[in-house]
Amino acid sequence: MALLSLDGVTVRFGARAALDAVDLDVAEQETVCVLGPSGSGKSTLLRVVAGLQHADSGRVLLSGRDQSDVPVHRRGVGLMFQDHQLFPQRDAGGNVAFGLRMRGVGRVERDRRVAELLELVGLPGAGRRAVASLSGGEQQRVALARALAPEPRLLMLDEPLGQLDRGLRERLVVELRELFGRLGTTVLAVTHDQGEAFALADRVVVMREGRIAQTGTPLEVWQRPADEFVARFLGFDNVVPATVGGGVADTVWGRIPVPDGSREGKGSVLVRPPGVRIRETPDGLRCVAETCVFRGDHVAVRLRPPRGPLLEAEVPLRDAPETGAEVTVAFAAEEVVVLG
Ligand SMILES: Nc1ncnc2c1ncn2[C@@H]1O[C@H](COP(=O)(O)OP(=O)(O)OP(=O)(O)O)[C@@H](O)[C@H]1O
Repeated sequence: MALLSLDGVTVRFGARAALDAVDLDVAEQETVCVLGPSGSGKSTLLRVVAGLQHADSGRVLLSGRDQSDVPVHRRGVGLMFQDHQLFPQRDAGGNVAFGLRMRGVGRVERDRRVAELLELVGLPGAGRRAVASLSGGEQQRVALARALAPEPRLLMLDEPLGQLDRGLRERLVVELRELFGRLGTTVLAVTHDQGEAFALADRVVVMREGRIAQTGTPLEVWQRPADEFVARFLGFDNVVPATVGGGVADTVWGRIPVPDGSREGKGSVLVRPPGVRIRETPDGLRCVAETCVFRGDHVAVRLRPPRGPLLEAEVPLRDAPETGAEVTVAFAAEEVVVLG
């Protein structure tokens, strides 16, 4: 049985549905990341699960039990918000101890748990440190330890690393994943950062205007975005209208080979940048290399074709053209996705 189930949950603000008949299951020990643009309903989803927001229709179930009459503090869910809201007047240990104190855990046991949790989040011995003396990343860890302290059956994170700089975020996300795996925590996290979601999640849920646009493992969503919205949200810009049939897509960029078994008919296709190959072929698409940006292990090349939108190619360093050069492009079917 799923630990968390949303069954047709709708939340309206005036005429607008912030959540529109959302169905979602989160399994025991699974980490699910909800991803989507601003205003797509991510925070509302967390709030309705926590009991901070009333659902206009549908049900929220935890371990199969309808939560509609269960108040926030009895749901057994932990929440950690973006601005982590530590109590500034308490030291790090006092912050972590808060939930334990509320639950009447005795002092000795409390001190032991606080030390253990601070150790777990990589801040051993930091119990006496004033909140103001901690860096952003350290505060984030204290907030995490505080959320974990009451051993919630479901931990919910809202933009957990939102305010930290990129390097720190990338490090912490790996630590979090490792930590959740070790503890067997069930996690529902919300982020607008796809890199963070893909690094943290067993499964990602992409939201659009209160609905789930796609759900799948990070690899599934990355390899096969369900539609143009998801593809563009993931940062793929090589999307054009197409008519697909007989193993090719007819597009403004010419005929593009598609993988076997692709859906036929009118729609659109995505060509992932590594599938835009710069090579001399007689029937290739002639383009001008407008910009070339060095990206470490490859070069991102923006190409202007004779018609249609710009094309982005990802080419090995040795194949990078000169800016302004005329090149010929061929498409690799394995990097083409026919979108729904
Ligand atoms: N209390 C509220 N009153 C009225 N409208 C609200 C309220 N809370 C959220 N909304 C609206 O519901 C929609 C979804 O908001 P929500 O905060 O869930 O989006 P989000 O995906 O978390 O966005 P962000 O990434 O910007 O935090 C938005 O259109 C928002 O304006």
